[in-house]
Amino acid sequence: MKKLSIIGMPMDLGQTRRGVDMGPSAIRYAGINERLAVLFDWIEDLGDIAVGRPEVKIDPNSNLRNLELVAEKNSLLAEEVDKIIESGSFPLVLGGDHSIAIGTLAGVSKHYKNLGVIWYDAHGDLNTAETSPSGNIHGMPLAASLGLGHEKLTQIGGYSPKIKSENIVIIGARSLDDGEKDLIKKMGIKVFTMHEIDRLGMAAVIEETVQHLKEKTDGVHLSLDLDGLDPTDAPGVGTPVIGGISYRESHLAMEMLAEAKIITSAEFVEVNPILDEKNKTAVAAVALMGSLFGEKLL
Ligand SMILES: NC(=[NH2+])NCCC[C@H](N)C(=O)O
Ligand SMILES: [Mn+2]
Ligand SMILES: [Mn+2]
Repeated sequence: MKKLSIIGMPMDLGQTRRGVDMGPSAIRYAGINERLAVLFDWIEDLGDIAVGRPEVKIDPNSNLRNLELVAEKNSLLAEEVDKIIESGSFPLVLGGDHSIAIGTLAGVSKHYKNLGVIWYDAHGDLNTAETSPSGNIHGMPLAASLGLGHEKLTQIGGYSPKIKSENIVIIGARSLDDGEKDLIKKMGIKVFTMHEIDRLGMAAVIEETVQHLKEKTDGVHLSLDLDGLDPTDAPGVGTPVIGGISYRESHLAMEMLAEAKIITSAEFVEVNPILDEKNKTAVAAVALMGSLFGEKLL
């Protein structure tokens, strides 16, 4: 039986633009349940993780904004995601800023010896406290999952690392900090920047991605940051970068991933309805989920 469990993570503590905590509500309002129910035998919405409205603070010993809270709330998410997989259901996490990937991956990767990760994003999210220009933890989840950075972030779930550098594919990168570039080179992480997407076309990019991950991984997590898309198609994000992936290219990517049948968990993050135009970004997220889970026109 094909089962789907939706869980919201109304987190905005990994960055400074309020409103991204309303992402899960915006995505639900865009009709996620109706759209996905027909694609599964069984579907449940577990509601939101209790993040609350805690007071914002910067850790005095590092330049990490809201370190304690981000760590604590991500542990809760990790437990929930773990339980969903345990129950034989597909976990779909709704963000929230991208720091929530730390919790999602902590819950998912317990179940896979060789988890693959597709990081669909304008950014690398490979910073640590030392390299981060902002102190925002939403710029660090991929590094933390590789075991790099503050131990409060790397040790969520009680183990580290969650993933291996050779099992990562970044798609859509067009804004990387110097430390991130160094790390990508040092660790040999596979990246399809906008240059490669323009040159090869999205179809070839996904074919290569699937090829790269298929043999050596036993599951693949899709972490889709809506800012991977161009801001004209997804304006409701906190850190937009022009020159991004189009709505059409993104649909093709999701459809090809559905055909390849490799995705075993997913999250859609950084939807900020306060910055959006008539919920366009959440609507795009739901449409892309449809394609990811096998929706077809005919
Ligand atoms: N998930 C995101 N939108 N990340 C944006 C990160 C931006 C920048 N590289 C930073 O570390 O602050
Ligand atoms: Mn991003
Ligand atoms: Mn991101």
